[in-house]
Amino acid sequence: TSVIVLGAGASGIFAAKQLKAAGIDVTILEARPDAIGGRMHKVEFPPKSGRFVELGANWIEGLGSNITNPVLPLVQKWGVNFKPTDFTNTTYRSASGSFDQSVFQDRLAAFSAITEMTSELSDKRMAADALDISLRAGYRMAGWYPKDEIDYAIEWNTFDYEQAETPDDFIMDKPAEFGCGYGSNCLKLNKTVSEIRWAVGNDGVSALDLPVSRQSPVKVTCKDGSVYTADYVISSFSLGVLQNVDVKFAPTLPDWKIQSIHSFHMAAYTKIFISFPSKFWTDNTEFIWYGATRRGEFTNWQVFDAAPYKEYFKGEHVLLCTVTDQVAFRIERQSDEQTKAELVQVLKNMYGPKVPNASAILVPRWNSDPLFRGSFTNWPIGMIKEEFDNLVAPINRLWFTGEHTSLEYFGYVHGAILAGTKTGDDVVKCIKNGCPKYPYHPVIHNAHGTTKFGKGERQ
Ligand SMILES: Cc1cc2nc3c(=O)[nH]c(=O)nc-3n(C[C@H](O)[C@H](O)[C@H](O)COP(=O)(O)OP(=O)(O)OC[C@H]3O[C@@H](n4cnc5c(N)ncnc54)[C@H](O)[C@@H]3O)c2cc1C
Repeated sequence: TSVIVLGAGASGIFAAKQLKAAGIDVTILEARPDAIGGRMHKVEFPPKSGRFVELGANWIEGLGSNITNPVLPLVQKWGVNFKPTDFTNTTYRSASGSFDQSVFQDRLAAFSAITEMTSELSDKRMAADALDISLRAGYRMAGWYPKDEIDYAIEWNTFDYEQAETPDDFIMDKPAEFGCGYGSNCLKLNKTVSEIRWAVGNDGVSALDLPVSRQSPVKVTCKDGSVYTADYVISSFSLGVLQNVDVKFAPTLPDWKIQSIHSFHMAAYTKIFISFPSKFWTDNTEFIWYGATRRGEFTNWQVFDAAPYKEYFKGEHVLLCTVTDQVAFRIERQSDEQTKAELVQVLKNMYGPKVPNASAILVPRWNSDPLFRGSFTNWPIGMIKEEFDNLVAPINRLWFTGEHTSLEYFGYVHGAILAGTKTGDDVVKCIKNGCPKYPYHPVIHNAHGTTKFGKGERQ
């Protein structure tokens, strides 16, 4: 029995690892010509400096909690150098330059108390199995009414900076968080999949209703014309890729699957790296928070020649500015020169007119890249478990994995690793002992019976 795994990101690699360990013939098809790792991707910056920055994932989350993040043993095994981030080591600067840091610290403490209250409220609501509400509603119920740039900077840096969406669009009752040489010949790089024929009967007709045993193998076609067949296929493509038309599924996926794919959010999170010929900023904190006049426009700056990256970036003057959501989309659409000019202007607002011109800028475009179409998944407000079941459920010989298929840790590398491991294990069971049952729901019924309004019935 053979299995094709589509994509060599964290989830695809871990699914393949389980299959290979069980003695199953597995092939991974990956579009990139020279790299595995998907949304974990390093690039040299500044150019020709011998230093590397991570365009995608760079944090191992929740190391202080009592659950082990599966990334940690890997990092330890391979001796990867990593440093803790101190998110409180920050300076606040307003659009007109410096700011009284004690006022900033007081406001930050007030917001910490609000998030504490919101979290208690969320615990109570989850215990009562209450229908979720937006985090914005939760903040207001806890007494948070942001009134000026400093409040918005605190809110953005505490929330949007992690989740890439605003509290208005985000659920208050988020599922669990962590406390807060793959060998070779079965990995095929430079293989951009264009079509997946996943249900074909022996006579060539659609076999949606046939038992798996009476179907032909799955057929995967790549852009270079090569064709691969196997008994099973596991898609590890991102939710963003599934939401677009870069890959064709033949026959078309069933309506319940399509609906679930389009019902979840693919967030936009963009890390802009910018380097300067000299250091002009006077703050020595790890972060600088900017009191932007337009919410989220250049609110968070991470300083690479401050601790803990100081040694690695010695002699370089690099800042990392993160943007999310609509600002990230806007930045992707415009030229890097325009973005550079906008960032330099904000730095001049903070540090005066002597800010030099930037020597280099690096703007990743995760949202328009056809291999990703976004950064990571979030659950929209009002989402229900049945829709998630439909997102994950395999159909005949076609299986789905990826960070978006992790119920507890979607959006993260550890979510991708745990999801890939589970999918790999389940396909092994399917081949060796009979397929595990995955629930799915052809129609998700309205539980409250209130949405079918006729004319004049709204009152
Ligand atoms: C900017 C950014 C910051 C992040 N920060 C963090 C963080 O700090 N910590 C954390 O835990 N997580 C973070 N994440 C999320 C994390 O990177 C992802 O959740 C995780 O890497 C997803 O892994 P995956 O295997 O599900 O998908 P992917 O990594 O997307 O893997 C899918 C693979 O499929 C390939 N592919 C796509 N289309 C095709 C095709 N047509 N043919 C062949 N191959 C194809 C892709 O090239 C890719 O290799 C971040 C993500 C981004 C973008």
